[in-house]
Amino acid sequence: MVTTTAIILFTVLTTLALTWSWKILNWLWLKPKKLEKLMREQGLKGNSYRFLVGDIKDIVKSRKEATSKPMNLSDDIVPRMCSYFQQSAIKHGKNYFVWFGPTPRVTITDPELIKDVLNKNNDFRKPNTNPLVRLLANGLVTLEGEQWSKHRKIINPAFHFEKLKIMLPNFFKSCDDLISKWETMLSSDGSCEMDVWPFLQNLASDVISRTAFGSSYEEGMRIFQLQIEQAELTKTVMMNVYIPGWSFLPTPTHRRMKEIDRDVKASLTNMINKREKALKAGEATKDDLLSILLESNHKEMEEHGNNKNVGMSLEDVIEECKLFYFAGQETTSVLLVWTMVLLSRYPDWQTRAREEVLQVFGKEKPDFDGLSHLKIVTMIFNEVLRLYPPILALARTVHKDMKLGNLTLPAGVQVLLSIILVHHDSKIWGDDATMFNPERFSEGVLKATNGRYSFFPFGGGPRICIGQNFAMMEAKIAIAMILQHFSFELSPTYTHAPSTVITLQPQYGAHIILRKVEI
Ligand code: HEM
Repeated sequence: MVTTTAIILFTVLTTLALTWSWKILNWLWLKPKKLEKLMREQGLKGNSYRFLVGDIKDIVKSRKEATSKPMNLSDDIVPRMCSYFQQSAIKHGKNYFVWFGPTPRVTITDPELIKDVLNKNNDFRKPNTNPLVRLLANGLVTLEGEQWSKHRKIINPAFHFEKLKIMLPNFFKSCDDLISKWETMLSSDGSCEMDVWPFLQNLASDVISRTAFGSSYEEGMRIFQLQIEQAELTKTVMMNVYIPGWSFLPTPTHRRMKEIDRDVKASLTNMINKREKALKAGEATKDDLLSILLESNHKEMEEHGNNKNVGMSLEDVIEECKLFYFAGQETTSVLLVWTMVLLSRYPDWQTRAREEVLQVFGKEKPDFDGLSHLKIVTMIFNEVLRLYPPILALARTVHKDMKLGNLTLPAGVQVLLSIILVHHDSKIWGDDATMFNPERFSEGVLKATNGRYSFFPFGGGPRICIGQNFAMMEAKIAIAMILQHFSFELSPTYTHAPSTVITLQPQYGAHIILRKVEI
């Protein structure tokens, strides 16, 4: 009897060990080699697969070298931000792949193919991210299939124009606070030198806190600070090959990331509980994002018995709140900071923008209708988003063999849609592709791109950024109010060093001299 049990146990354990060994061998060697062969048959070129790490070590080294020192004051930032990809294109030609560990990524820079990938969101899906990366941003941005459609449908109304209009007073309040803070910092000659970057980060945090969650920056501060630390840790994790199960190892980084996540969730739960109480007492708005999410949660609770799966669970609501705290802050602040840097360097454009703002609003607060008359400001923002896209690239996984242009991509490869490479491509934008020239957008995006899909700072297709109009409205109000009150130029201490944490940020801040303008 004992012998039979031992034999069964031995057989089960051996089968398990063999199955796992096979899976690991397949994942780390057989599959990458098979994909490599299939890609080479397509005429795609790249380095030979190197066990486990692929090209990651070289990518990290090249990125470290490029960002170890500041660059000259130019907008030709591709050599700094994408040095490895630029070298790969020189070495292998236009159609190349790069190994992110055992997964090959094919870089796509043809606008028509990019459009195709983004429109076929069910075929080209978001890559399975490391669970540690999801601690920073999960929810809508990572969901797929029906879950994604359901969440997108529930959240969409929070960003409709009528809702944005209702949010306007909150945008003003946040921008007004910023202007007042800067005014108190002016010296007797009406000028002040400062790093505007942390102020713009705080502004974007304050705006999303007030508009989406009904609280102010001060209240949401703990969440933002934790999320900023989480973003730094996430960057380290993203630069390593992801090994399934690795996240369970109790390394100091992993432990801290999980601790931050628990803290953020506790703060959000507290905020949700407060809102629930206020809603019950009839004291809270029903128009902001948090209320829309909670209403959906109430529906889910009511319908749960009927198994309708109509709304979001409380877990879902918490994940979405976490995402919006991150997405609402990290991106718009980046757009604003590069706009201030570029307008400092190009005073003629600063003057033109100010003249337009004064012509549309005078000394008054910007109003909703006037925002759509800011033509010069819109041209400037488009040019800033072209040269300094807050998100440099988008990745998608190929789930089944897919045709893409002349290529047949085998299941298991990923495609990398490089926003920055397309935005800086001189074949698309002309010889002045790396120069700041908002004039190119004077007749709109369609004319500037000749109808091609070569300008996509907000992504595209069904998964286009849900906060696009929110971000543009916030940026327009902020820059209009800044221009009404101050003129600005770069400080001699400004150091030009674009770098990525998750988004494209100024590594050493943005030191600027502000001067009060009398209008
Ligand atoms: C200048 C500002 C912004 C830029 C450049 C930007 C850029 C992007 C891009 C490129 C994507 C597509 C990602 C992909 O396809 O993989 C995206 C998605 C998203 N963005 Fe933004 N974003 C900005 C502001 C915002 C704001 C203010 C919010 C929220 C308040 C927001 C929330 C989101 C969400 C939730 C998604 C995921 C949408 C989905 O998958 O259905 N973004 N954003």
